[in-house]
Amino acid sequence: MTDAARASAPALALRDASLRYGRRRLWQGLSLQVEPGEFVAVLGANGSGKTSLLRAVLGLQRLDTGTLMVAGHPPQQRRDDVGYVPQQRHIDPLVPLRVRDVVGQGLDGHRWGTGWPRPGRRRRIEAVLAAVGATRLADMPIGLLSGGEQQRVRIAQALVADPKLLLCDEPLLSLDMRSQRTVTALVDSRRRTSSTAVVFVTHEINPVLPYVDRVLYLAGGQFRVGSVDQVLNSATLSELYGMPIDVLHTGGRIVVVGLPETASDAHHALGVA
Ligand SMILES: Nc1ncnc2c1ncn2[C@@H]1O[C@H](COP(=O)(O)OP(=O)(O)OP(=O)(O)O)[C@@H](O)[C@H]1O
Repeated sequence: MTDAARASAPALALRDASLRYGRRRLWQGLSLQVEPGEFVAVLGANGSGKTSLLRAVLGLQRLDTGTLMVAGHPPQQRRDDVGYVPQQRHIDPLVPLRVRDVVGQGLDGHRWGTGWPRPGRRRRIEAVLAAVGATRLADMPIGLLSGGEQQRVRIAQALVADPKLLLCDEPLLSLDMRSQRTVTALVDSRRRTSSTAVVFVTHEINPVLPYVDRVLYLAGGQFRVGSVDQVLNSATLSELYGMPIDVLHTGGRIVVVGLPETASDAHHALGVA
């Protein structure tokens, strides 16, 4: 691919991709192109392979078949092109890292600090902390922050290297509604101002409903991609799970009734080994 072609390449391109662990197939035939600035929500039962998809995009998990390119490159080559907000983990209050140090790790996680002279590094960290509204937290120990504040810091860490693609793995878990709104608005604002593409794994579509361009739904080794209305409807989900699922629209929210708890329930429903 030429440099010009790479410059106009999609933020993420998966073609005919499949992933399996041993005999267990998570998904197959997955083709998905995510354009700069696009917001794609990834939904599906526990164990359907959402986090594994993010791991593949990060270059940490090899595909079984198919191809995967990030901004025109194989994922292992240009890790700065991808920002990653991992699933929430409890941070011990005694962890001796300040917020600004945690954010700085987003600049040197892959290169151990090379290429970032001190003043430029400091400026970048200050700018991204301001962008996520966390300037006043900069010198606090990370472990003393609330869950919502820690999540802002994780987003700042993911954005500090100015990635072309932002991967978020259930960043709203255990946040109250106000923090959920803050986090989703932050992510949305970034993709609007910087054309950062967003792949956002979530169990709950409603908090991201105002922002989502397309949905990728994984279930029972299969998938559907399309607009919210094309994917989150009774006919599509019933077909995907092989059992009756009701999708109700009420008060501007979407309620899905009858979902199996886990991907293996969905496998049984579909008769998949
Ligand atoms: N390295 C691995 N080796 C074998 N099996 C794995 C590995 N990583 C994940 N799995 C299994 O693959 C399945 C999919 O895991 P994954 O974490 O991608 O699902 P998920 O959709 O993100 O689930 P959740 O919604 O619970 O976070 C799970 O059953 C998990 O146990």
